[in-house]
Amino acid sequence: DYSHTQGTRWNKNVLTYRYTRDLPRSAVDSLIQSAFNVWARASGLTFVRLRTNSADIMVEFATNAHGDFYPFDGPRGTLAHAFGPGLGAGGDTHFDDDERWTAGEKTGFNLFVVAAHEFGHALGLKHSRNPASVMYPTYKMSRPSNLLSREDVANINALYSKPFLS
Ligand SMILES: CC(C)C[C@H](CC(=O)NO)C(=O)N[C@H]1Cc2cn(c3ccccc23)CCCCCCNC1=O
Ligand SMILES: [Ca+2]
Ligand SMILES: [Zn+2]
Ligand SMILES: [Zn+2]
Repeated sequence: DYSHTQGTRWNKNVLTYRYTRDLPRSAVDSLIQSAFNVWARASGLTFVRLRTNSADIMVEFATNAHGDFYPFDGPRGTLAHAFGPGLGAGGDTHFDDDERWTAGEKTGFNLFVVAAHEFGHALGLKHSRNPASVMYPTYKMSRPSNLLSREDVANINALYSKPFLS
């Protein structure tokens, strides 16, 4: 949660995202897309994936020191981080590639669940002390169906419910 370096919300309703390193795994694509869809449904925002040029939300898998002031820490520990809304690094979301990312629920960490947490930050949400919230600071596997708590929906609505009169 590095939103102290950015503003509080995006001033537009269509945000773009792209991977800085195209991963062969089509599963990664659909898990990332599903995580964006969770927030799109709750916020009214639209997410468009770019394959060239820079996007609002650059999605990157990296290990250890990777060009920002928040180096990753190898397997386990910190799983990912994201910057709050804004220009440049704003919105950028990094996943620790030393983790075992999975689409399932058994071994490793579920990329969909982690991405949903990180994209919450990318949209301007902070951590929640409520263990039922997707913004709770520690990982727990949860069903895609009830990923967002009522608090999460209320918080994202408070930021984006009315289309921005740009
Ligand atoms: C919410 C999540 C998707 C993103 C957060 C980071 C975050 O808030 N990003 O926006 C995260 O990685 N939390 C750690 C917090 C954490 C738990 N432990 C740690 C041991 C060392 C360092 C950190 C941790 C105890 C051992 C378990 C380690 C594996 C799971 N790690 C976590 O749950
Ligand atoms: Ca780690
Ligand atoms: Zn977080
Ligand atoms: Zn980073």
